[in-house]
Amino acid sequence: MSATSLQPSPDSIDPFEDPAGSEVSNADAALTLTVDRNATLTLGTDALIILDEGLKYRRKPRNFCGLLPQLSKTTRAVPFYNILWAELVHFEVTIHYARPSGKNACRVAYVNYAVLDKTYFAQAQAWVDALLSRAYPAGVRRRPRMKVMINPKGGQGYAQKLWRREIEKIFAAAHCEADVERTAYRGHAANMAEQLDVNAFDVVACASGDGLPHEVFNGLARRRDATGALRKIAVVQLPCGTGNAMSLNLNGTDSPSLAALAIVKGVRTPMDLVAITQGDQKYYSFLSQSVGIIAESDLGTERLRWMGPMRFTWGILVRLLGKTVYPAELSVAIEEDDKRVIKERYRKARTAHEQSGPQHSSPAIPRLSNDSLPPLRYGTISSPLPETFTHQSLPTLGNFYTGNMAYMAPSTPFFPVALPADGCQDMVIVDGLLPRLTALRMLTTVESGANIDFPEVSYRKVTAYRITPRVVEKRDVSKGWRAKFGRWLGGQGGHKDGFIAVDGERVPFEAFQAEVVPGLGTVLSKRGGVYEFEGPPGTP
Ligand SMILES: Nc1ncnc2c1ncn2[C@@H]1O[C@H](COP(=O)(O)OP(=O)(O)OP(=O)(O)O)[C@@H](O)[C@H]1O
Repeated sequence: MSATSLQPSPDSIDPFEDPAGSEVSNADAALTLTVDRNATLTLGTDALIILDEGLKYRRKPRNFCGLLPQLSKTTRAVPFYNILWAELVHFEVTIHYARPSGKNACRVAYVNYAVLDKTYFAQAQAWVDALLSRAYPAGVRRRPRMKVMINPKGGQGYAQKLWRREIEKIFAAAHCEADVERTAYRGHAANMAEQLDVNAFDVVACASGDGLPHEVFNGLARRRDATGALRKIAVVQLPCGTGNAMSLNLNGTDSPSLAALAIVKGVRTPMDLVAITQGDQKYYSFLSQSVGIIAESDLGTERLRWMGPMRFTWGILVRLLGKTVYPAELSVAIEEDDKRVIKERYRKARTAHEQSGPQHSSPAIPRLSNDSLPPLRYGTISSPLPETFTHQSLPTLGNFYTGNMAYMAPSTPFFPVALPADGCQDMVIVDGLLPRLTALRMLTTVESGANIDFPEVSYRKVTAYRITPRVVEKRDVSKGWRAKFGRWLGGQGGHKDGFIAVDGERVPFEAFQAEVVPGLGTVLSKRGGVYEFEGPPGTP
């Protein structure tokens, strides 16, 4: 059984619904704790069941303007996934849990009962322990020690507020230790990660967009004990930025509170990182690299920030309609380029993961080793081109996009068969001279993951590549009404150089080499081993 089937998602199950389907798994009395107010607390199959006559007279959590106390049923179910902590102190059982609040959030609530029978302490303690082990099943570490890094400039500048309002209380209720620090400048998170006392923490949580996790991976990679640190410290995202792909992929949400709950219940998961060498620089990417339309639509549309997230889609549309091309030379180590085989392998990997269940992951944190980073198999951008690479000239390249995760943005699983640690990146190449209508149709299939099936989309699993973008000679693009109109539309306008994006950040427009380093990074995820996107149509 999969982790998710054991742990219903908080937004799909309302703890205050009648617990249909959450019956007591057997009649074992040890599963039920009798408490005061004539109530019982029972460990069901996948939820804690509270039977309490008094609930009838409590207000329902969401009543009309809080004016009409509604009668509710006498039974409630709280999924184990939502249980944050339980304890027995002075014959009082207190259970904190995450209660859905609105459509896309949760907040901390609790119940509290006295154990009346004073000879019953040992049994009550055993019951609380049993509840905690259901709330934190195999593979989930209790009370992780977290270094929280908040980017006050991330997204629309609300990260600090979101931390206070939506996240902090969930971590506190789950008894997590959190050492909080705000980033003061670009690169600060990398410096903090580089100097982190890795023995004192299990997790670095970034209250930010995807920029801070990128920095943290790289800060850890700069250490002498880089490999050990990257394996010991799980890097996670509390989605507070503009781009929150990491959280969408690992936790299936970009809601800060739901992500906080997912992190509390997260399974340690190894994840491939991609070593990038460019000029004399070497750094790591965890999410994506793009040359061409995606990079330009993301980084070259700053003037359109007023549009919000729409500016990206608009940027793509303008370029698609303009049939913009980004010529490049590509050399690549291809692992598989038959889409049918790729999809079949993905399906098998998911099935194997579902069958192995959450037990395959261990909450045990490896002992810190002093190993530095493994050497690169294919050298750097300065090394001779490996003979095993396949060479391709791409004079009319429209989109070059490689990804290590499925979602690149909400509802945009650009790489529908990506896996966290399959030792490969997914590479998409699309020609820039596609008929406009075909290009638009293709764009509309991304949401379902069916873009992989488009004959015009080249989709491969690759282990390394080198790409050399060519600078296209342009007319003087800074003057004239055409240029002005183009800029106003968010088109190429005044950019003389092209764009390359690594994890959404701009890097110099020059050749780079990328190589997958299998399982080098560690993250926490909801399922451990697969991303939250279910796969392209036809994946069971
Ligand atoms: N105090 C700070 N001042 C300015 N920049 C910072 C600060 N702290 C972090 N940064 C930088 O902000 C960048 C973007 O951060 P993040 O990904 O959290 O936000 P975002 O809103 O999703 O990103 P973007 O601005 O790229 O859309 C990161 O590269 C990071 O280095």
